[in-house]
Amino acid sequence: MSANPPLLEVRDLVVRYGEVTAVDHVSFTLDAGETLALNGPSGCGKSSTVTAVLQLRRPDSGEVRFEGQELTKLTERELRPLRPRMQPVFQDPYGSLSPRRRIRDAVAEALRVQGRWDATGPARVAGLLDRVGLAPAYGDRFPHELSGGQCQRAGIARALASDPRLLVLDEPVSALDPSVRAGVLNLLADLQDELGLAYLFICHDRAVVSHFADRSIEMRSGRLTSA
Ligand SMILES: Nc1ncnc2c1ncn2[C@@H]1O[C@H](COP(=O)(O)OP(=O)(O)OP(=O)(O)O)[C@@H](O)[C@H]1O
Repeated sequence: MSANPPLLEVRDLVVRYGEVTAVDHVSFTLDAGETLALNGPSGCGKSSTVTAVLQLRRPDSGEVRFEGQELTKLTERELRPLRPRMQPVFQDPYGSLSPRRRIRDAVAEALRVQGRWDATGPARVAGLLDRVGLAPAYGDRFPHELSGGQCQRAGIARALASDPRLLVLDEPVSALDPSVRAGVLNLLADLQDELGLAYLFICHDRAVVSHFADRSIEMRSGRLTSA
């Protein structure tokens, strides 16, 4: 256990869809700079858990404490400044970027949305693309003009533009060709070392989990089987 309070503390989280209890009193913590894998069979409640952690869908009950603030009690307006600090990266790299926006503009938009766009903006965008291994020319392309791996790198660059503390990675490499998975995972590992990011990482692949995660928890039918 670290001496510092956890970056993220989830306690007794419950998510229901009508009669279905998708997340049933789930509790876990995540420290700054740590990778926690969340795994379990299809339909066990992983996506519902992370969606509720991100407050994209408010949980029915329970607490989500992030950087010391209890998110479930906050209004949408109060959440707004915190949202950039916890960024999702989704499985489908193409689905998470607008098909009509060039990569450079997608990353720039993330800076703009947070009022962080100024004269240094173009250089920051170029720096972010470079940081994820995309040469400047890729900034001019649209998502469909990139490979899956390049597109996932662009999504990571956009997430980094928000200066996050936590990335919620929902199967970030499972849609990618096996030959490019290692490259994206290595990038994520390097970024974590460099920036102290925490990762909440949904993954089905046990080999990837054991290589990439510091700890893992397992869900079955909405409940944790280990913590
Ligand atoms: N919007 C929804 N409306 C109704 N039921 C839902 C909804 N989203 C998920 N569910 C149900 O909640 C349960 C948990 O689903 P969830 O998508 O969180 O699981 P998962 O572990 O992420 O699955 P997968 O690995 O297939 O993505 C399932 O029974 C699912 O059918």
